[in-house]
Amino acid sequence: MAALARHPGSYWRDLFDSRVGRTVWPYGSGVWSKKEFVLPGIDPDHIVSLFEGNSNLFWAERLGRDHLAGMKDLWVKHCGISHTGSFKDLGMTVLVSQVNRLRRAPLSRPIAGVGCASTGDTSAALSAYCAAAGIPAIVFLPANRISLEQLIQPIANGATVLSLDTDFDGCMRLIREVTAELPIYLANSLNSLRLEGQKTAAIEILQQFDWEVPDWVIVPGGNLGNIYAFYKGFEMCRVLGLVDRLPRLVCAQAANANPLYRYYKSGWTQFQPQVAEPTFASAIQIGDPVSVDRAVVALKATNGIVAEATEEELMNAMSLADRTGMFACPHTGVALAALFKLREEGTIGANDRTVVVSTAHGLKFSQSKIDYHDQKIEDMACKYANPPVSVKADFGAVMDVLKKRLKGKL
Ligand SMILES: Cc1ncc(COP(=O)(O)O)c(C=O)c1O
Ligand SMILES: N[C@@H](CCOP(=O)(O)O)C(=O)O
Repeated sequence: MAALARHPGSYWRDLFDSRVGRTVWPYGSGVWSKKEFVLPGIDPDHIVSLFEGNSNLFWAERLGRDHLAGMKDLWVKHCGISHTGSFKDLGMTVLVSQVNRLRRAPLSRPIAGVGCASTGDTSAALSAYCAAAGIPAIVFLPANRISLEQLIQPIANGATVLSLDTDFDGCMRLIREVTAELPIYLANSLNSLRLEGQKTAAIEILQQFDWEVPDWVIVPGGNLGNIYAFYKGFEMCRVLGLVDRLPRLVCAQAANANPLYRYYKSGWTQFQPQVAEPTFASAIQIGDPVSVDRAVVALKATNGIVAEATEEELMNAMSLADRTGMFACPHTGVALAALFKLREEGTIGANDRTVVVSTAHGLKFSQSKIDYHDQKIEDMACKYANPPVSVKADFGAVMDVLKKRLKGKL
């Protein structure tokens, strides 16, 4: 930080702005365009990048105006529109680049492979980046608890995939034991290299607002590395003078996997790990998050809030967002449901500039959407379900359906 502080904030803003849209290696990546803030010493030849970052900051105009009592300044940061379909790419490019550097001469460290426990997104990112670099990847997955789309990603990328009869927290305990024994490098967000990459999403948001700070940023939380990464990105920009304040952070959890929410509600007095229940937001079905202490630092420093969402709330929020042009994942649904609550109780105002972080691509979780639109979910009204209409291939039958649907609009 002392070395970076030799330049004023305006220097960094101008440098980062000058790299937007460039193809000069490695600056075309949203992560590596901030190389000096991420991993300054690495040789560009060692970088393993799949041109991650630079994700869309979507103006959720209709969702805000029509469904959130006239919110005009609502934005969704689409971190899931990325190479492997989640924000994990932002951190994995940094971690795998560093491993690549360590394995190559002159350092030539004997790293046999890189391993992680995963609810499906970390494993996909790790496998893709390792495959691109020719490094063995080992992934520990909780059997039958991740989506089919997520499962096929490491399989296709040639990783060693262990499907274990435990939950994510069990996989996490095992990978920590295994990496303590074998020369396998741990790729979960315990490893701060991951967070160095993930923090660039925060810097990117500031840049996309022409270096103006939003009032609120809402992040879905599971293992809790990402909420800290966002804080770190914003705080770094504040300390180095790129901006003058921090946004307030909201960490949103599924009610079925809410250890941080409970901790927050206890006034930060008692953290109790739990056995997380199944949730449609399956990538955050985590009961014993490894970065809980970092999350508390982030929330305390930003006057932050922790919110929770039931299964029905998160699925409705996701589906309503889809109705306004998105294709959100259930985790984004958790963050959106938190927004609905905070807006309803007046904590977030109509004019507050608010960013909801979308963490994965909706296509990775299509089964949850199919179940919702089929109205097949027990005890859920699925109020925004839009099932297809089966119609006879006959002009009259088709016209009848359309006239009914477009009643009053024809
Ligand atoms: C899609 C998705 N959203 C949110 C999260 C939560 O991120 P974190 O574990 O850093 O809290 C994860 C992973 O846990 C995820 O895969
Ligand atoms: N959702 C994550 C859970 C592990 O989180 P990590 O950030 O510590 O790797 C996943 O996709 O595996």
